[in-house]
Amino acid sequence: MTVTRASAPRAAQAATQAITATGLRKSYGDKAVLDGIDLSVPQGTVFSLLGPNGAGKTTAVKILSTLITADAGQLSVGGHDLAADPQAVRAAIGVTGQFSAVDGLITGEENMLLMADLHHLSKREGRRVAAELLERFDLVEAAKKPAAGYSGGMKRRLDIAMTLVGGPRIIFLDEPTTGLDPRSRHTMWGIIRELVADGVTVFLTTQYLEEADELADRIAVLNGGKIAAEGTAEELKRIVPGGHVKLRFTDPDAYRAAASALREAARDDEALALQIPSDGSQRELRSILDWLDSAGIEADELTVHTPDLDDVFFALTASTVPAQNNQPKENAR
Ligand SMILES: Nc1ncnc2c1ncn2[C@@H]1O[C@H](COP(=O)(O)OP(=O)(O)OP(=O)(O)O)[C@@H](O)[C@H]1O
Repeated sequence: MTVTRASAPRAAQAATQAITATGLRKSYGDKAVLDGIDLSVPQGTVFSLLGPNGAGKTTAVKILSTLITADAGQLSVGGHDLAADPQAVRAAIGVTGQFSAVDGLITGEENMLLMADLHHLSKREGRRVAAELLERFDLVEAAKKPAAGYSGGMKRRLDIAMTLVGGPRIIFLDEPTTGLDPRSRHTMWGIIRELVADGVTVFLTTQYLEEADELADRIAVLNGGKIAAEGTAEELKRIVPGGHVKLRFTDPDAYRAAASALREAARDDEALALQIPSDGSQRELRSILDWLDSAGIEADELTVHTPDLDDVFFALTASTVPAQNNQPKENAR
């Protein structure tokens, strides 16, 4: 199921692609981890690859960042063909993997200077870039302490700062906030937004739907080796049915009157609640409220359920996700 962006502005459609993959395949033994996937990521945008554990997200990142080779596919990163010129791709990208590149035995500053050396920066330039990034990532105070003592959030910030030493225009972030507390996660989101504001392209894998919803311009859901759906968060939410308005009553007479008049509503006689299929739009809400007013019926509570990315994710990856997570979200308005 692919959602196309019918209403995308012409300029966005014509945007230069930072990453493209056509027919990307990778198998381990007889398991097709990536079974012919197509991706394209416009420059200066955030693309999020979502998928359950083992879906192949890290495999995709490893291939696109030249760490492992694909079995088949036309791949281009930063305008360079991956098979023909992996060196040029490596020079254009930064990668922060699930397992930190930070050396805990040396200080944060020393980690940064090591990266500067790897990028062949002069001592002076290396110190300048390290100082600037340590400042930007709020690590100045900790800079002279061994990184082993850093919190998870600090280590992750240092990791990204190290990735940025070479000034990459495309960065791959493989589950950058896994295991971080909510505050550190929000800090990381701010960092990613700043990168994108500077024109950097971010290829992000995550298991947090909220993260993709917050950050990504486009999202692809990887499942069973294929892209199960692709689009903006809003487009993806539209592909799952289930939007509805719920009316709750405390007065049984009001409930019965509403239930007999609203024939399309699903009844919950025990809870005195009615569920009316709705896209949650202002127009539909107004018509429900107008109808209640004109019938002289007062509901005690009105809630709107709009499908969220969780619903999309669970609908698309249903067989691989525990059922207890598959709870609809209700947004009171
Ligand atoms: N080197 C390897 N040899 C054999 N199988 C592998 C290898 N690397 C990955 N796999 C398998 O490929 C599949 C995809 O793994 P991958 O790490 O890409 O998934 P993922 O979506 O990143 O998962 P997670 O969210 O758990 O990190 C898994 O079934 C994994 O066991």
